[in-house]
Order: sequence, then structure tokens, then C-alpha cells
Amino acid sequence: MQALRRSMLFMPGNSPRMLQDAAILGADSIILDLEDAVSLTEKDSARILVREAIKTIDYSAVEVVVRVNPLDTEFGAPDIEVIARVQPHALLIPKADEDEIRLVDKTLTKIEAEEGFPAGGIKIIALIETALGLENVFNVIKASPRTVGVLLGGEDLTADLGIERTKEGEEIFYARNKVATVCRALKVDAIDTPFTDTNDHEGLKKDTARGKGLGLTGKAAINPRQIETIHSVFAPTQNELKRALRILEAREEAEKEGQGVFSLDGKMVDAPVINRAKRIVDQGIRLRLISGEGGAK
Ligand SMILES: CC(C)(COP(=O)(O)OP(=O)(O)OC[C@H]1O[C@@H](n2cnc3c(N)ncnc32)[C@H](O)[C@@H]1OP(=O)(O)O)[C@@H](O)C(=O)NCCC(=O)NCCSC(=O)C[C@@](O)(CC(=O)O)C(=O)O
Ligand SMILES: [Mg+2]
Repeated sequence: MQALRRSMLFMPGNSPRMLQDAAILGADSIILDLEDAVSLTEKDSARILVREAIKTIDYSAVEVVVRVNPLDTEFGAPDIEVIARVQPHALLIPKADEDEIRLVDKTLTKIEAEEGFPAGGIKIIALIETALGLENVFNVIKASPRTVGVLLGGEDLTADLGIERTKEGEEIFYARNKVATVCRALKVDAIDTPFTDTNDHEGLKKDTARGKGLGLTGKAAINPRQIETIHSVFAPTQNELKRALRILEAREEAEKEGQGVFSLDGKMVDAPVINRAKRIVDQGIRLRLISGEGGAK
């Protein structure tokens, strides 16, 4: 089954304490960071620490993703060389562009062959955080069949655009829209940028809902206190589930009578409405909010 990525929790790769507890914090994925959260003087030691953590800590409850440094720095290639050999689930590639993703794919293919790992097993998530990367996001994803998702980086993107980042996020409306649409077209996950005020839970809730409303499928977090809020926004509500189940029930009746379109509570129900209801019910089953038989829990 496809990995669930409602929340992806970043943590600095040079923090043994955070790495130790990472599996029990409730995030769907953890991102062990070797890039911006690690200072230049700690890059080499953080790489070793992350390698040892993956080798020795039981992370079986979560997806383990490592954010490596960009390949145009002296740290990028050694990061991939060392980390891929302990088989993380995925690498997160910062400031991703098409050529870089192709090169990462090639390097992973070589390492997997040398280590006897399944070919294509280590996935790629592209961090889209430059104007060029955003405009080219379709080709960035297509550059490797390993790419399972895109993470939008709002801080770096707005810096690249020379504009201010605000809590309301109007300035990244286009970026969220574009990432959500392209990811949906190519059937990969679209992960929203982190909300950086760790004490503003209302703000986080609104920001997460804004992304979800545009079609993003998950959100990055920077603090464990953000995870529950993110999950609550991405879970369908009881009302949404009840309505979706009623639509599917009514559809069965309508089908018996040969009706492709029908009315429920005064609202038209046709194929796209039924498909949306199916998606909500599937999600409810996956999150164990309803049973496989469709009954509300
Ligand atoms: C923000 C803060 C300093 C707050 O510290 P505080 O001390 O106030 O946190 P508290 O809540 O008090 O901690 C309570 C307990 O939870 C533990 N705990 C905290 N955070 C934890 C965590 N993340 N993972 C596991 N454990 C954690 C902590 O150790 C403590 O444990 P204990 O002492 O045992 O009770 C801290 O969270 C933190 O460092 N976050 C990660 C920051 C980071 O990785 N940034 C880089 C990635 S983003 C990025 O790069 C985006 C982008 O790419 C995109 C773009 O472009 O937009 C870019 O470029 O920007
Ligand atoms: Mg960044």
C-alpha cells in the first residue's frame, strides 16, 4: 500500500536526542535533515550520526526520509554515497531541478546494484523551492520514476522571488496551486511547506486547511506539537464521511433504476461527486475512521 504522508516532520540531523525519539512522535514520515538545519562545521558528523541512527534505531513505524545537501555543494555527493547504503525510504532533494534529479537517480541505481538492494527501492521527494524549479515541476517529477512526491519550500521560494513570506500565505497561492495540480496529474504526493510559528496552533490549522483546500495532500512539520493539528485537518470529518456514505448508498439505488445522475437532499449527484465520495470513504477506511464495510465507527 502507498505510504501515508499527511505529516512529514523535519529534524536536524545533528541532534542525537531528536533522532532517538523520532519514531514515536506520531508523524507519518520523518525527515532527517543534513541541509539547512545543520551548520557547515557539523555537516560531516551529522552525516555519520544519521547513518548510524538509520542502522541502529527501530524506525519501522515511520517512513524515513533524509534531506541531503544540494549536489552543487561539496556535501551533496558524500551525503548520497553514505546515506543510500543504509537504505532510507527516500531522499529529499533540496532546490530540486531536472538534471539533479536525473543524477541522483543514476547514483541510487548504481548504489542499489552494488549493495544488492531492490532496484528503484529508494524513492525521491523533490523539494521545490526556487522559481525555476516551480515552473519546471512537471519535468522535475518526470526526471525519475523514483519520485513519489513534491515538498513545497515556502521560505526559500519567497526568498528567491524577492518577496515577503506571510502567515496568510497569499504570496504562495500560485505555487501551492501549481504543485497540487501537477502532482495530481502525475499521481504523486503534494506536501505543503512548514508553518514556522510553533506556538500558533490556530494559525497552523488555517494554513494547513488552506493547502488542503487547494489539493495538497500533506504538510511538513518542524515540531512534534504540530502533528496532531495537521492530521486532524487531513482527516475527513464525521459529517463528510456520513454524506459520502449516503451518496454511495443512493448511487446503488439509482443504478438499479438505470439513473447516472440523481438528486440527494436537493443537490445533483453525478460521476465526479460519486468519485469524490469514494475518495473520502477510502480515506476514512485507511485512517480507520470507518470500517471496511462502510459503517461509521
Ligand atoms: C523549531 C524548534 C527550534 C523549536 O524548538 P523548541 O525547543 O521550542 O521546541 P519544543 O517544542 O520546546 O520541544 C519539545 C520537545 O520536542 C523535541 N523536538 C522539538 N522539535 C523537534 C523535531 N523537529 N523533531 C523531533 N523532536 C523535536 C525537543 O527536543 C523537546 O524534547 P525534550 O527536551 O525531550 O522534551 C525545534 O522544534 C526544531 O529544531 N525543529 C526542527 C527545525 C528544522 O529542522 N528546520 C529545518 C527544516 S525546515 C526547512 O528547511 C524548510 C525549508 O526547506 C522549506 C522552505 O524553503 O520553506 C526551508 O528552507 O526553510
Ligand atoms: Mg529550504
